[in-house]
Amino acid sequence: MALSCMRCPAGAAAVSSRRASAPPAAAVSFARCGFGSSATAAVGCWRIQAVTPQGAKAPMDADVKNAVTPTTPPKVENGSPSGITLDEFEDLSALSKNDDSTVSITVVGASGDLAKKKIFPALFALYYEDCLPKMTDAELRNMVSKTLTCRIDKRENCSEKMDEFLKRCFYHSGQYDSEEHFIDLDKKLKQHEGSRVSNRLFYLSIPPNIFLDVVKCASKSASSVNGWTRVIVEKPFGRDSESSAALTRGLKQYLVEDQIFRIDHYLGKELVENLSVLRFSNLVFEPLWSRQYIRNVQLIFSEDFGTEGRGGYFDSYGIIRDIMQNHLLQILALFAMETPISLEAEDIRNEKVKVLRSMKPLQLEDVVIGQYKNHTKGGTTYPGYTDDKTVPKDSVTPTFAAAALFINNARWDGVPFLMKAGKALHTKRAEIRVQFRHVPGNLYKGSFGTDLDRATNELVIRVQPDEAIYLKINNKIPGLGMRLDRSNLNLHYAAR
Ligand SMILES: NC(=O)C1=CN([C@@H]2O[C@H](COP(=O)(O)OP(=O)(O)OC[C@H]3O[C@@H](n4cnc5c(N)ncnc54)[C@H](OP(=O)(O)O)[C@@H]3O)[C@@H](O)[C@H]2O)C=CC1
Ligand SMILES: O=C1O[C@H](COP(=O)(O)O)[C@@H](O)[C@H](O)[C@H]1O
Repeated sequence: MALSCMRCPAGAAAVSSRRASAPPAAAVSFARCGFGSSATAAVGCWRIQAVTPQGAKAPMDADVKNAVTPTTPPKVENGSPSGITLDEFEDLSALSKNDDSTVSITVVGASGDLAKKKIFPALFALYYEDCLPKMTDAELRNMVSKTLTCRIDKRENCSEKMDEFLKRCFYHSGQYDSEEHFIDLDKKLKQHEGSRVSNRLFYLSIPPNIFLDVVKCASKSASSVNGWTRVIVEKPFGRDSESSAALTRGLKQYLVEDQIFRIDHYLGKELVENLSVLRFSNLVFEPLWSRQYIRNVQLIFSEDFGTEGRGGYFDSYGIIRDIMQNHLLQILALFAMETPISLEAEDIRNEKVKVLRSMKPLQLEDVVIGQYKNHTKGGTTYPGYTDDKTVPKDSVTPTFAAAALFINNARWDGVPFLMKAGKALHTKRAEIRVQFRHVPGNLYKGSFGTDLDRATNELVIRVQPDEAIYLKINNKIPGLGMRLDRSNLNLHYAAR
């Protein structure tokens, strides 16, 4: 078993203009022989959803023997094997039983924000649960160790596990567009794989404009010869419809759909997963879920930090492409869709597509955009967007956007879906706020007059931080007299 990392040479982390001509490779690759524990344990640690492979064979898979190819995306949920389909379960079982095969995970973009915040911690969670195999070698430890936390609550021996995990990491230097460097990676992986079946996963934790360079090199020079080769692609998938189609065409020069796993990590968030459960397994919500009772729906994303050196990626995309078009739109589609005929990925996807197709094209007058400036608070000065060294001084890329979207169908006609997303705002949070219509002829109107907040019931689904679902209701203050107050029916996850 092996775990390896590639990263670009010191000093390669520079501005985007330099990279455009000679993109450096920074990758981390993880190799292993079979899942060390049972498939059930294996599914107990990942939270990857909305990973959608479809289609037929293509070059990277052409000579695959003994390949294990799933028919549906490998959706793996935390602590619950029930979140995966039978096919997926069998796929994982096959892997876990096959001690003669290896899986190498190459994280391309190892020094990046996503790699540090999500991928290494997630891989460590996987490793902690014995879902990653044993292997040796380590050069990546210092950097990776800073990204790891014992986020699997109340478990023992976390630091020991962390040390073991780090020992299974190593770096490999190279350029993103150099087949030669991927040949070197291939050699390194082969050393770890030995004579076993090799399965290889490339996690593209890099800006989309360099996906194709990497996929080309990986496909030609580092794909598995006797197992499967798969690629995880992060959002955004291009800048617009045309570039998205071009990206897909480009990827398909080297991969078949079955090998491409597109990911939106918001679909793995606990409360986003819970949206459908809330709606479709409780009688009390679904009857209210329409224009008849809902006045507006707000989808809010805010971060209390700016780009912090991520300008290389962010400045080419902006907040609309970074957050709204994917994370918030996915939530909107799940929120607004009709009941799917089953919980199969395809059936849910079909309902989401109907919502998107019913949407009114966005009008310019329904959009506000902005960019954060520097400011001082409590004696500390915070930089503006263009103060970030990785951002061009004259950038007009939006870091904040708000938009009113409308779905022209029978359920939602006239209900504004208000999306708001921004970086470097006063708070870090992601929420869905459902504001209901006023009670017609409210007998208690005298108690709250024109106070809209009190006249409106609101259901809040707080995705993060501090997950909660609460419903704001008017309530009689206990005791003599008839005075009302505003209370929350609160499902606070931390208190469960
Ligand atoms: N950050 C996050 O929390 C999330 C990010 N994503 C997605 O992941 C992808 C990467 O995002 P993130 O990690 O934040 O981005 P970063 O800006 O941190 O970039 C990741 C790595 O890519 C390389 N890189 C960055 N800019 C360029 C460039 N212009 N040309 C060539 N290489 C470059 C760098 O590697 P090196 O210097 O080693 O070459 C960098 O470390 C994006 O598609 C993003 O949408 C998805 C979900 C969450
Ligand atoms: O996709 C992205 O998401 C992160 C926010 O993710 P979260 O899980 O921490 O809420 C965001 O910072 C980044 O810009 C974006 O690319």
